[in-house]
Amino acid sequence: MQPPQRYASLVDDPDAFQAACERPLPSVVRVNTLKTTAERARDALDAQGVGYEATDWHPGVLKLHERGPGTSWPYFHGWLHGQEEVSTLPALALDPQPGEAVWDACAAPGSKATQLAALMDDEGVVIGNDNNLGRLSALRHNAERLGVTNLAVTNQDARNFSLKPFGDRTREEKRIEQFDRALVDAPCSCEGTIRKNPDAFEEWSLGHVEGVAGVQKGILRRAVDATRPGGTVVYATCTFAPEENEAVLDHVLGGGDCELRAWEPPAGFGTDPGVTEWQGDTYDPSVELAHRVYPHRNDTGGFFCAKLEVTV
Ligand SMILES: C[S@@+](CC[C@H](N)C(=O)[O-])C[C@H]1O[C@@H](n2cnc3c(N)ncnc32)[C@H](O)[C@@H]1O
Repeated sequence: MQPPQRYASLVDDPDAFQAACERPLPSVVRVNTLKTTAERARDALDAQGVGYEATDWHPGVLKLHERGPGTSWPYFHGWLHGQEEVSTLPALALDPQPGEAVWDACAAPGSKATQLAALMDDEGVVIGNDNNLGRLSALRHNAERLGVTNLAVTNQDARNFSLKPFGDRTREEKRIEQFDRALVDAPCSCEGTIRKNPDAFEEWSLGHVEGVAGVQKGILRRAVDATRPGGTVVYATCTFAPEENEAVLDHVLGGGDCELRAWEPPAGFGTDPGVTEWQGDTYDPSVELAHRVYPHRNDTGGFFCAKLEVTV
């Protein structure tokens, strides 16, 4: 069975789920706190006559009345970044601190990497990696416009990511042997992007879901291995398929060196728990701590987000 019907048994209201999947996605911007405050950004939009409303769960995430912020000066000067509402969740879950070493395993075009840098007050280092060189130029461009200076860019397959470029033994203070935190915003079948990409379901195949799940498992495994004990790893996708979400967590939990941790999005943003059974497979019960976001719940795209702690 194809999406969205494939997921009817997982959602509370299949009709509302399907109807939301068919509606266009609102245009949303994140305020870049490296350059301004939410209040000043809102004043600038008011002065420009750009209509918006603040989301009721985050003062720095604004829904625009018209499509696209790209021609307004607050956008041009890096006060705002066009970023889907749900896509702001993983960085909040990761909660990076100024001064830390943070790996963004699949970083291009940089919405979350630049949000991580802002949460770190541009202190410490964000290593933004992607295996797609073309997409890395968009990451660099976004980082420059948004005033991010603590970003190092790498172009590796995250499954075999090497810390060698950061292992200079002559500069002890600069050496990174393990990360404090890692974000895996994984490549996926993108089912949750249906509201902005109407072809998402037409291009769907179970073979693709299963193929990309293998890549996701490899990247998440590397993120756990590359993060220090006590460090945090966040796993996110923009898809509904349990094969790419809970099954990937279940696979990595099998290594015995990480555990799911509870994390709640800000009040006002509704989610559903991870599922522990799907089409005859059962998953580790702790995957219920993950968050599923269905489009009808908050009028957003679809999403999945889970927080892990590395224990060994
Ligand atoms: C969901 S997108 C990332 C979006 C990005 N985090 C952001 O917020 O702008 C997934 C990314 O994974 C990259 N990717 C796919 N396979 C990869 C691999 N094996 N290693 C590293 N990156 C990979 C893709 O090129 C793509 O840019």
